[in-house]
Amino acid sequence: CTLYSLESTISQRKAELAAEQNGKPSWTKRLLLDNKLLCSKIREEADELCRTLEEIEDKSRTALEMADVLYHAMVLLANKDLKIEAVMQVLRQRFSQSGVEEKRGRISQG
Ligand SMILES: N=c1c2ncn([C@@H]3O[C@H](COP(=O)(O)OP(=O)(O)OP(=O)(O)O)[C@@H](O)[C@H]3O)c2ncn1[C@@H]1O[C@H](COP(=O)(O)O)[C@@H](O)[C@H]1O
Repeated sequence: CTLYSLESTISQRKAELAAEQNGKPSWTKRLLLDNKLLCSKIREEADELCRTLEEIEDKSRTALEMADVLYHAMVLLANKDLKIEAVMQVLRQRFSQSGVEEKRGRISQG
């Protein structure tokens, strides 16, 4: 699906960086080289996503901001050498459980 294609593009950019192939300018590469920039972008995009709700912006605006959040978060995953599949697996495991139960489980584990 789309997220897997995006993941593959991001990992290509990461491989280019490792191979020191200074190809064309790439936003992904900039983010991979600068954790501070990446984290500030993720926080900024999450805030913009929330604002589309708070300020009753257009649905299309919400979709756009969610895409920005997803993309930037996917770059963080690549940085941590994690596949989106691992995230999907966590979500799938939660299918059978309510969020309230899941939280209770975490709290009792301390
Ligand atoms: N999905 C994205 C994607 N979403 C957002 N961005 C970039 O993220 C940057 C920051 O976004 P902002 O919303 O903050 O935009 P801004 O230019 O600061 O403007 P404001 O909204 O702040 O006014 C912009 O340069 C966007 O182009 C993305 N850059 C890349 N991708 C994907 O990654 C692939 C590889 O991109 P490169 O690494 O650049 O080759 C692309 O083909 C896309 O599939």
